[in-house]
Amino acid sequence: MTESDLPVVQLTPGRWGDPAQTVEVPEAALAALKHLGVRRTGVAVEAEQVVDGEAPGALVELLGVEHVKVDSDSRWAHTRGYSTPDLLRARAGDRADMPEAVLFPGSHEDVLGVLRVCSELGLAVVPYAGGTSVVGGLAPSRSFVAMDLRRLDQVDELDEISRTVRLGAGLRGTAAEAALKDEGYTLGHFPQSYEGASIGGYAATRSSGQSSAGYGRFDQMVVGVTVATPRGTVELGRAPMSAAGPDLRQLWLGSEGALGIITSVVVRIRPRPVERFFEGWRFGSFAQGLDAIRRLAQDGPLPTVLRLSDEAETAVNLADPEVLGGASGVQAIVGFEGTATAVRRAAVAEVLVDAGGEPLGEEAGETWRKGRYRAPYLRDPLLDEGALVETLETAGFWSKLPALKAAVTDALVKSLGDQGTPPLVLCHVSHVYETGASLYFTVVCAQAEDPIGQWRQAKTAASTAIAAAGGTITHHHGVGTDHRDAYAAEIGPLAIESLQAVKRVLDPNNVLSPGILLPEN
Ligand SMILES: Cc1cc2nc3c(=O)[nH]c(=O)nc-3n(C[C@H](O)[C@H](O)[C@H](O)COP(=O)(O)OP(=O)(O)OC[C@H]3O[C@@H](n4cnc5c(N)ncnc54)[C@H](O)[C@@H]3O)c2cc1C
Repeated sequence: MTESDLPVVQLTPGRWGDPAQTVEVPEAALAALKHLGVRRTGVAVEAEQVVDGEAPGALVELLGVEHVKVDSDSRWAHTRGYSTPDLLRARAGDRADMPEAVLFPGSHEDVLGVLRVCSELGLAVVPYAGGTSVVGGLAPSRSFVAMDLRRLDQVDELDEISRTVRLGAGLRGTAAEAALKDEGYTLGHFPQSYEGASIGGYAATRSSGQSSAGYGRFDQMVVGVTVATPRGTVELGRAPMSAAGPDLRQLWLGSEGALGIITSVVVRIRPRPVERFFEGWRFGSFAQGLDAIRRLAQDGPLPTVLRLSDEAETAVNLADPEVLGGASGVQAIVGFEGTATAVRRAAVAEVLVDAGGEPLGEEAGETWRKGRYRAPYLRDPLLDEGALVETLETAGFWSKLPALKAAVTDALVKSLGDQGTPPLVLCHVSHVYETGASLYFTVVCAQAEDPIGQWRQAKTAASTAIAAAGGTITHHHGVGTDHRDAYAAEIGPLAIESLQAVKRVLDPNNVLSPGILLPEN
């Protein structure tokens, strides 16, 4: 089974993934959690009842009554995203951040019409693609309507000579892969949220998938964008590269709804791989492994998937330490897709052996491949058990990476330790570049009485450490509301003012996702 065979999953509020695919916490993990002081804290609360919302008549007239939902179930299903605080709020029955209505436009012209009406009425509007935001990207600063883009699901303008295709913003990643498979192509974008996320969300957040070493980040795949704004349409990308001024496509990639609604993108595609091969490698330490993957990133050759777990993550991931041949150390996963993978594989192996790596064989690689979308399913049962589980990520230059990792880990350990809930902090690298890489942290500890406040404190400490150690506040999750202030501090007041000025031109009545990405001015 490959990604193009995975079904489109209907996410439900407050729990990740396909409701039919539950996961139980392994006994060994439950025992380990007890050492962290994790205890069941109570039962989920039923959400308070709410009355139906209201939608302005002009929107109903524009889209038709069947495409404007005001019932509480539809509104609840479009409330916030899937960060751990989002899940905890949903479990606590917190109905704040619900949209007043959910709109389902069916075309670019519909989106333009909605934005025109919303702008006239001063009504805030937030685009909703797959709804998998983990940074508060769907909870603006004031009452709003959600614009669910699922009807914008076209796959057209396939150009087999240039290897590009136009994809609608509301097309789920899974549906895009299934459609491309029929034509013999793949996008190659597989984030861990692949079962839920959509094309527009990938573009609007600069998403990065697990095969980024081979296929690149999503923003590197986009060659054209079509954007609807309250002032009209912007269409960019008449050539793959251009020297005609700054590349304005980049203004909307990562803009998270604040500067317009991306209604479709033209993306680069590649032929479906005829071969796929995944294998594990062992290194004596994270430092040694980091050196090895840096050599691949800088001097090549690059595999399609390249990830390196630190000591803590390796120990947690490997239920059977014999996978490492009984030795200590860390595990790396290396994957190859395409044609003639054996040649690349041999060349990569040569570099890894030279850097001190030991091959662990295909089983380790296949175990990772088969479980790659299962890990997020563990978060809900862990929360049920009274554990606090959350992730955060950053990126930095190679020379700064070890200090960045240490600073973030120390900040999390100190903050959560001071709160009486010492954590386990796991880390891996899964996106590499010639000049640096991302660091992805998973944090597990006991839930305190106020787990949302507990995490906020720890996250603030981690964000402060990231800034001080020269990292970026996010490599691929985006800014949303959670990272808005850190982002403003990272790029500085003049850069923020410039973006706010652009927003004023495109969105004079400030209806596009207010408070998301940019501070309000
Ligand atoms: C379990 C889990 C695993 C994850 N793993 C990864 C991962 O591996 N890699 C990764 O990059 N991310 C990951 N994420 C984060 C998230 O999936 C990504 O940010 C994803 O790109 C969001 O896509 P979406 O379609 O769900 O967008 P949404 O959550 O619907 O929207 C995200 C933001 O973009 C805005 N937006 C949506 N569509 C548009 C549009 N058409 N035009 C303008 N703005 C728009 C929204 O208003 C919101 O602010 C993960 C999330 C979860 C819950």
